[in-house]
Amino acid sequence: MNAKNPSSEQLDVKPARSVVVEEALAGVQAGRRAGFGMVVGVDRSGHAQELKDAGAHMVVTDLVEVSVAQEVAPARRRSDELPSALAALADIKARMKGRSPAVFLDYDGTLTPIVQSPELALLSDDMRDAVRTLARRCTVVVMSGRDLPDVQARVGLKDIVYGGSHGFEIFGPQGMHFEQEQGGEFLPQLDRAELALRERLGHVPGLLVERKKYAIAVHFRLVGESDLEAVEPAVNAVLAAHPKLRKTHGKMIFEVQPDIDWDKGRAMIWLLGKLGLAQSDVFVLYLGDDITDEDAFRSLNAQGNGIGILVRDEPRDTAAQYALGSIEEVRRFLTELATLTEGTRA
Ligand SMILES: O=P(O)(O)OC[C@H]1O[C@H](O[C@H]2O[C@H](CO)[C@@H](O)[C@H](O)[C@H]2O)[C@H](O)[C@@H](O)[C@@H]1O
Repeated sequence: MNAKNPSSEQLDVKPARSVVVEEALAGVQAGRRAGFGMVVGVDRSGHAQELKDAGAHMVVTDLVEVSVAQEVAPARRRSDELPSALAALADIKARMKGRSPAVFLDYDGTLTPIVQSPELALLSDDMRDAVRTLARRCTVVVMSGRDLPDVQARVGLKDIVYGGSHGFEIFGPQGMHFEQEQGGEFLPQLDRAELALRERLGHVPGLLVERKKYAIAVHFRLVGESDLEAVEPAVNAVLAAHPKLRKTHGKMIFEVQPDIDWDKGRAMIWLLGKLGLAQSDVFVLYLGDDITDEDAFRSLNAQGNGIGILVRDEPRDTAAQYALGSIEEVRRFLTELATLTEGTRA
């Protein structure tokens, strides 16, 4: 569809669910202004960077590089513009039709409210019941940035799968236990980086260094304003001395992780394969609130096998397709989903 002559209205298709393919910078800009779900720039004269700068979501040199997986999902949208997953239950049910669900849940900010420090984030009995009921109907995975034993103890349900350290370690029923194959190489570096972080930042009032097996979270939620600006440079200095590690961001935390191509999205895809759920008759729903959950939302959009549902707070860009406004809405959604999915277990 050409952005300068958009015909999505004539076709009765919303721009947000349409793709624009454009060679010209002006066309790319027009496509973004018109709110198209994806703008593909075609670089036939070595101007890929300009196309990206003009707002192209992706740039190809030939259209043979583009294929449509199943349906076109919006690339990135503002979180406050997303439809409510509760209000859109009928729509979601229609999209799931004939497919069995597999449900991935983030922990902090999704199953429990964000609170002042990690140990205070406790799962309510009501939420545990909702997850337990859903897990009787379909595969449920709790995929967390927390350490695996920590998230397992907090959720406390036997018949579900758990991912810890952002999917570097996975544990499930019937003895399933996976550790990302390269992860072990990074443990000595993580140990040294943890020590260095504690040395540099241990004295900062309110700062907490939380070690997970395959990641270190540096929490600054309770750090006073006068100490705040020293935190990131200290983390950067530790990273400079440990080049195999990288820094990511979460809610009032910096995370130090192995610098490899592994994240919650990759872990989700691996797990779907391992569980025999990487099939066209499975529909994946991933609920999460944080930046690290965006990797999973993007994977689902790319593969066309499910939807991301953002538990939203501050407005931001997201690859999720629906949103929920609170932890209580998450509980209600999971309860409704359990009812919808009765008898559909994959
Ligand atoms: O992937 P998740 O399960 O969402 O874990 C992400 C991080 O969550 C925790 O930190 C966050 O929640 C805390 C409790 O509400 C809050 O105090 C903190 O500011 C948040 O960043 C957890 O402690 C981290 O290890 C996880 O990586």
